[in-house]
Amino acid sequence: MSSALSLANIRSSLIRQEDTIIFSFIERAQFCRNLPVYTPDAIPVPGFDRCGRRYSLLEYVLRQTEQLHGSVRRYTSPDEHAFFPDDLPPLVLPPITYPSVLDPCADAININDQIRRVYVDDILPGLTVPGDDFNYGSSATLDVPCLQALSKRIHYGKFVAEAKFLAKPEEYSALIRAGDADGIMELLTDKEVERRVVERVRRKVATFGQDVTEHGTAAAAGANGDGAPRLKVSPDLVARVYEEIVMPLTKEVEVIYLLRRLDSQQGGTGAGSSAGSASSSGSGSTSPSTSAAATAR
Ligand SMILES: O=C(O)C(=O)C[C@]1(C(=O)O)C=C[C@@H](O)C=C1
Repeated sequence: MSSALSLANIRSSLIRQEDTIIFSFIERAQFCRNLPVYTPDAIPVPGFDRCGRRYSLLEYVLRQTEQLHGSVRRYTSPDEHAFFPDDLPPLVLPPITYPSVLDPCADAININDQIRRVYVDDILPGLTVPGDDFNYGSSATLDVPCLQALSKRIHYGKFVAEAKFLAKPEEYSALIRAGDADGIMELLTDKEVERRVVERVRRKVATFGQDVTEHGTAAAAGANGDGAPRLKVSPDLVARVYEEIVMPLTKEVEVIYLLRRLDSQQGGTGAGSSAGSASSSGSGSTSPSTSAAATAR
């Protein structure tokens, strides 16, 4: 078995990705909510009224970013998923062939539309101060790394799922053949690991979010300025984002993948050919290029 599929290696990549997510949240939190950035047509953007559909500034910046990153192979890596997978540019670098570690069903799983929706509707309102400071370009460009980091973390569920399948092939295969999504969800869930993730994330935000000065850390101002450090983002908020959004969506990717895991064997004995809200990612079913799992390969 490839070390890219060791659950310990995959979990250490998930732990490192927490830092990326938290720092990208801290950066975005400098600016107000800036609702026009997310409202189609509120800010006119070039070339974005194709097919009668109107686009927001965020969609414009995201798509333009993917045009550049896609040209240097970002989305040929199996741990990266484009938000506009049908619109990717030609490569300017020769393609890389990664050793195959995922089942081919992985290629068609991409829940980025859902990730973008929950980011805008459920994460941003807690992360940012309400209102408008007119820093629209800064907000949108800082949303991009937040979305990319969330997308990578959540789609890592494919690697987790493959590792779990290989550890218990008979148990998973029986549930897959029965089309038992709830049973698969129960088998892959580890409540103790989830509790540790939430607590670690809370501590990381409380540490990384401090204002460090040459004398120590800046204390919170105001009536209850009781010496507690001033924080750039609320640890409880990010802990809740992990508990209620990041881990449930990671598990959703795991279930979608597992339901399809047997489709390629003997003409499709699995039950998942039409499961989930997936569309083509074009990412390839190979091992990740930039993760701890990949470096340990
Ligand atoms: O580490 C695992 O076993 C995973 O499946 C990943 C993860 C997570 O998203 O962090 C998801 C489900 C488990 O219940 C625990 C953690």
